[in-house]
Amino acid sequence: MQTLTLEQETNPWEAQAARFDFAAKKLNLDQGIWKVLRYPSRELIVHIPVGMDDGSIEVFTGYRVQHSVARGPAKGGIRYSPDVSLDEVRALASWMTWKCAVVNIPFGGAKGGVICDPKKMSQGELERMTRRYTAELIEFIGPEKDVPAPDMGTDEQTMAWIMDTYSMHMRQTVNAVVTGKPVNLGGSRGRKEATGRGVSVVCDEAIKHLGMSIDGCRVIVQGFGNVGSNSAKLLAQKGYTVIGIAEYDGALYNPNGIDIHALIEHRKRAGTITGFTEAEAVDKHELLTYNCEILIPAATENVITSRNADRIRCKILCEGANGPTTTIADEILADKRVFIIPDILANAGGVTTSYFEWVQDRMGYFWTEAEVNQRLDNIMTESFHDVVTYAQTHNVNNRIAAYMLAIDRVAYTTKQRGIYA
Ligand SMILES: NC(=O)C1=CN([C@@H]2O[C@H](COP(=O)(O)OP(=O)(O)OC[C@H]3O[C@@H](n4cnc5c(N)ncnc54)[C@H](O)[C@@H]3O)[C@@H](O)[C@H]2O)C=CC1
Ligand SMILES: O=C(O)CCC(=O)C(=O)O
Repeated sequence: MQTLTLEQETNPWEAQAARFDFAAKKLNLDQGIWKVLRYPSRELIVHIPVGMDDGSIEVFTGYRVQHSVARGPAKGGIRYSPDVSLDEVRALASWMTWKCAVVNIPFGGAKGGVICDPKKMSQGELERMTRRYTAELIEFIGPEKDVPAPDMGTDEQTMAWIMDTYSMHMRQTVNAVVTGKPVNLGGSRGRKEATGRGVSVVCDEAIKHLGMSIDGCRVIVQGFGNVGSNSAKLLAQKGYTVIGIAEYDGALYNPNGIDIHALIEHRKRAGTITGFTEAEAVDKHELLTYNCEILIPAATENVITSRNADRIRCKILCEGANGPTTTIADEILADKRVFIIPDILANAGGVTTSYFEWVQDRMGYFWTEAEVNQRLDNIMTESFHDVVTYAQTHNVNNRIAAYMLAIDRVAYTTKQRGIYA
């Protein structure tokens, strides 16, 4: 077992790098390519002045990191959060490279972030900040360069502002510059639910693989935002029993199953999951340790660490969030024989449908929701089996298998393109 302080254990960049190094060593990766792929290729820091509603001026710090463009334009979301840091954005950008390679779509990896608290800002302040951040990124992004999308704290409205600002600078409408847009602005049908849909597909495949059944399969979800609420909704529709939901301000438990549709309606009205009377209010940290078949962390990084991993009691850990499990927790969960569906596979449904959105925007021809979903289901199912088969063939766990598969694909393309300018 590694000995790390909690701060070291929970640094997302270190966590990403440790898994990368382990997988690269297993692959016997060429030392030069190792160095090329270990670090992001470009990092931009911007300071964004914004006129606030009260007449004051605030300056926000923003990042955009492009880890790799070897397999295609850089791709990845933008996060608005008070705690976002450069190391976190670096890790998230690298994970995007590996994720796009796991599902074999022609993108590299990027991520952006702005240090702000979107819950405390007005729509006007958010719009002005987003437009100024976009203006600062103008040379960095574009349909053939780097294509942002939503992540924590951002949504389709944020993408609409980015698309509009970029288009103003280009003097023409360029809808393929971002994905996750509203459908009437060139968004793809199915994108909003896509990450949750992908989560539900890999859960289906995992329970088949492990000889389990949907009947009586209890699910706990942490985070009731885009990924968490759509995962819960789609799994409940498929017949899973969602017994617990944890949010930042409280958690709910009902052993007979929570009515997810009713909870979504309650949250729309109340702005929080708390106060929902059809489930018991429980401790948000403890809920993760309740007995269940599937645990889905779908909020943020580092929620399963050396502090709680030995108390986790699920059979399947399906990582809707990026980086929810630390490397030490991985070792503890391996001893407990928890079947992990790693983030770079489990939550790849979002970027896969983003790829479909980018393709549709560039064609100017839009598919039906059924077509989008069928293509997504096929890619997620195939990718699940690619990873599990790789793990069995190379005698590694699913996470390392996913990294190895991805690194191998990116390394191959990097070598093929050559590295000389
Ligand atoms: N939106 C997308 O398409 C994708 C998102 N992801 C990842 O999924 C995770 C969630 O992203 P979204 O759902 O888009 O964000 P979101 O902002 O829509 O929702 C996040 C939810 O988690 C809650 N939350 C935050 N910290 C929490 C904590 N410590 N405990 C419990 N709840 C907490 C928030 O209140 C919010 O409701 C992130 O790790 C993101 O990077 C991954 C792939 C695609
Ligand atoms: O849809 C996308 O392009 C990226 C989604 C994302 O940020 C992620 O998968 O973490």
